[in-house]
Amino acid sequence: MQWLRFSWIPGLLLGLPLVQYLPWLDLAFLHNAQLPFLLLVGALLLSFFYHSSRVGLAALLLMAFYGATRLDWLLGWEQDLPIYLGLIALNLMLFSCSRDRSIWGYLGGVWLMALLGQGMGLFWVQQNFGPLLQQFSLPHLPAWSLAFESFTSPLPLLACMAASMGAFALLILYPGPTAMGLLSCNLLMLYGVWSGMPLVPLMSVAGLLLLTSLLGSSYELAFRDELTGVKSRRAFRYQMLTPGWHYCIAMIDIDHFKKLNDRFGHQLGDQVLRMVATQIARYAPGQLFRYGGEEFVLLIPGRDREAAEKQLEFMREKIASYPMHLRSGKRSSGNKFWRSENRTGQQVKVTVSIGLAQKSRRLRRAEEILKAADQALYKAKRSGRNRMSIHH
Ligand SMILES: Nc1nc2c(ncn2[C@@H]2O[C@H](COP(=O)(O)OP(=O)(O)OP(=O)(O)O)[C@@H](O)[C@H]2O)c(=O)[nH]1
Repeated sequence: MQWLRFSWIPGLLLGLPLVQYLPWLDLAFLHNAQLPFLLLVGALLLSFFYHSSRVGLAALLLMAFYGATRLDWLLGWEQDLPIYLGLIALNLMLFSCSRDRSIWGYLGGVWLMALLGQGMGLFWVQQNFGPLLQQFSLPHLPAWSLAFESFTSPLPLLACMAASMGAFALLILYPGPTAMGLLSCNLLMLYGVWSGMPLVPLMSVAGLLLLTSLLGSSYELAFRDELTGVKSRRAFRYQMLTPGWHYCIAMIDIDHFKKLNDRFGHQLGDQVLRMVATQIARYAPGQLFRYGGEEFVLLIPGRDREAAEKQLEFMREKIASYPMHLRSGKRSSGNKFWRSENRTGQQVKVTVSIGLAQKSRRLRRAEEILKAADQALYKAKRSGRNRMSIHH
């Protein structure tokens, strides 16, 4: 369910129809014909800095199409708009399939050629046969296709729906702000085909969505730990400026992690870090941050230290009993090295030590409480590990 974290991006899309009912907000600016260019060029330029080929290609495609309509290169594009939007949606979905990289790489070149080929193909069809919708009109279709008469007009709608479903599946497989941004654009195309939304606001909103997905990427880069997906130390630093009135801080450290790394390799070490982060997020209270290395920190709101203690104990036991098994004794690359379900291989025992401190009259400042939690953690380590120690 990691993808839910990025639901604020399509939230923007859903929010727009509501915003238009606010009497003091005039959305007429979305109809300014220059706005899509500004937003899409902005998204394209930023995508270079972020090495986000997916956003770059999407911005380029939308800009090329919008530019072609402004220059009247596409005859009768108003009638053909649903077909173009269906095609754009399918391309956006295909962009989601690839990983982000520089647009100037080999794959970026292939995509650019494919887009150019599509554009030239469409131009050629238009010049030789007229607007696309005419190709679907009955006199041009063979007699047998009359049976499918009713299917010709919903074709763009079906293309957009298929593209949206594909983009959703890809978002679940590879969750991230870019995948969510592309899915939102697909949904926007679907809405455009379904409602007949004019092109200018449609392209403006698409540009906004692409820019928002890049903003989401920059938030992830700044405040998330890439390996475990939990909030980073920087996020913790900012959170500590306004920690709340009553809270506890728990420091959690994996025991003998160096030995684990040395014995089984860093790849297994990374998998252990991910497993521990997942278990803490699932069973422990409060907000979780990766403090650094094999150390995590929890900011637990409220006065009830005993309840926090119970939950932390439960989490510690869950980690200690987590079934991590090696598949074979040999080192190998990739995730095949171990599986938690395969109980035939050697078991890797992972335990954590915890230090807990609460805000009190003597411990008022966030740094003091953090230091106290760290001292408690040190005590837990010294007294044998795989246990919790509380600062009194
Ligand atoms: N695989 C992996 N290892 C890391 C990462 N960050 C830090 N480490 C390793 O974590 C280890 C930390 O070792 P120590 O600080 O000695 O702690 P420890 O072995 O857990 O010992 P105790 O805390 O006393 O139980 C070092 O070997 C680091 O290389 C990471 O992101 N991935």
